[in-house]
Amino acid sequence: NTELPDVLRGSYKGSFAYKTISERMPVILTKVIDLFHREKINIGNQYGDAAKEKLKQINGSLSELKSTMQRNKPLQPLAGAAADVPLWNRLLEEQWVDGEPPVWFDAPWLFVECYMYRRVREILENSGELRDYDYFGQQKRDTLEASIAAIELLGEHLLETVADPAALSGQQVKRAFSDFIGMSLWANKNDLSISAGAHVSQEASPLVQLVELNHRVLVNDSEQVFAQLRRLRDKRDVRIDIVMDNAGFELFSDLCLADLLTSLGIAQRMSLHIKAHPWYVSDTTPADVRHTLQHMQSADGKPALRRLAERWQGYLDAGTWVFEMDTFWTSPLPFSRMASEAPELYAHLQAANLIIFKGDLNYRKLLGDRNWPHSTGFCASLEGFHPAPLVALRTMKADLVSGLAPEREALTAGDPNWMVSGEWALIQLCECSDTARGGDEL
Ligand SMILES: O=P(O)(O)OC[C@@]1(O)O[C@H](CO)[C@@H](O)[C@@H]1O
Ligand SMILES: [Mn+2]
Repeated sequence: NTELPDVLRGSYKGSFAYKTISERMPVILTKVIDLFHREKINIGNQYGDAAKEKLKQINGSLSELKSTMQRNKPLQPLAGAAADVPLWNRLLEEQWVDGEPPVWFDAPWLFVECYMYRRVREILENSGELRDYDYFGQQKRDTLEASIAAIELLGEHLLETVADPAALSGQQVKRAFSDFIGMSLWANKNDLSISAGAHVSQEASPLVQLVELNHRVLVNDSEQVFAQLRRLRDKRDVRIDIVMDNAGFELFSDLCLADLLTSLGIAQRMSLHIKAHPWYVSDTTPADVRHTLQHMQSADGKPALRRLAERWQGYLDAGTWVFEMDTFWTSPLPFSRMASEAPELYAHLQAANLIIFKGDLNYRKLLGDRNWPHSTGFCASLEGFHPAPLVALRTMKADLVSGLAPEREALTAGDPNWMVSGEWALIQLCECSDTARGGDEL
């Protein structure tokens, strides 16, 4: 095959990979260590003395992990009985080059960053009493609470929008789709990994932000997506999947988008893919979904949120919406390897009419974390990952991109951090699908 661009690595000094591995990832580990010091008494009260005693060993292991990273030591195999350990260790073997083990600042950035989060999980899952402790839970809950005003604004706007779907003109439906896609997109700025765990929250009105940031969407295929979805309107079993990202305001925005699609009859089913364990600080786990719905139900004085929580719980009870957790999403694999490494998941995605990928890490995995020439076709950069038509909603937080024409990139002139600040965004559609869809393909 033609020479593929290399993957991003920490060995490229000026890269965001280098900055992430040398500065941000150690801070994220340090915050977990500090959390366990701070929470020692509470953990003892809640999980018992044995757990409290374990904290010394846990923090010892976390410090050891951080030290191997900062001294660029070889990556060690994972231990434990978790189902994905064999896969991780096989992939680790793959990283050996000329008999040399992979080290943090030379192995693929995607691999070492995912590996760090999986090692933290390994330390907890092998610790006994604290195996299900969410060491990012406090940070996720804080950002949810701090975003409650924006959440209420968006919730009320959603209820108004879908109050009487039959009364909406085609143009109004199209505008609503574009608005809720845009608000789900920009909610991705709320990300605790890019902030290295520093507090983030949605302060601005999502509706005002949508207008203010519109000119920062470098590629916007949302019209094409909408036009094609309309073609499916006679199908009564349309399934749209969202491969989700961060908890907090982004999770709420994604569920508002899911509600719009469901309430307007654009989709009859939604598969919502979330993470099986804590991941990249703010990524959504089942506990985050439960906590968000509970927060909405108990939001005294916010009837809109209580109403939405009831409706969404109804969708879950009826199976209209299904949250799914495949270990593939917390693997280091680029999506081009899903068909071979996780064929059941790939086949499952093939049954979707559209897959929406949220956020930067998913975008990096779509592109194999390769350093593509920016004007490379978006579909070409997926390297054959075509289970179904897909659209990526991504605020840019890593120095890679595809499908970006030079005249669009020119809009970022004067902003040296345009690739990693989260201030610029993409809505990119790839209509390819490797299954015949009987003429109703996107
Ligand atoms: O996937 P998300 O939540 O949008 O972003 C993930 C992220 O914060 O972590 C990585 C850098 O540490 C980058 O992919 C990106 O900056
Ligand atoms: Mn994330």
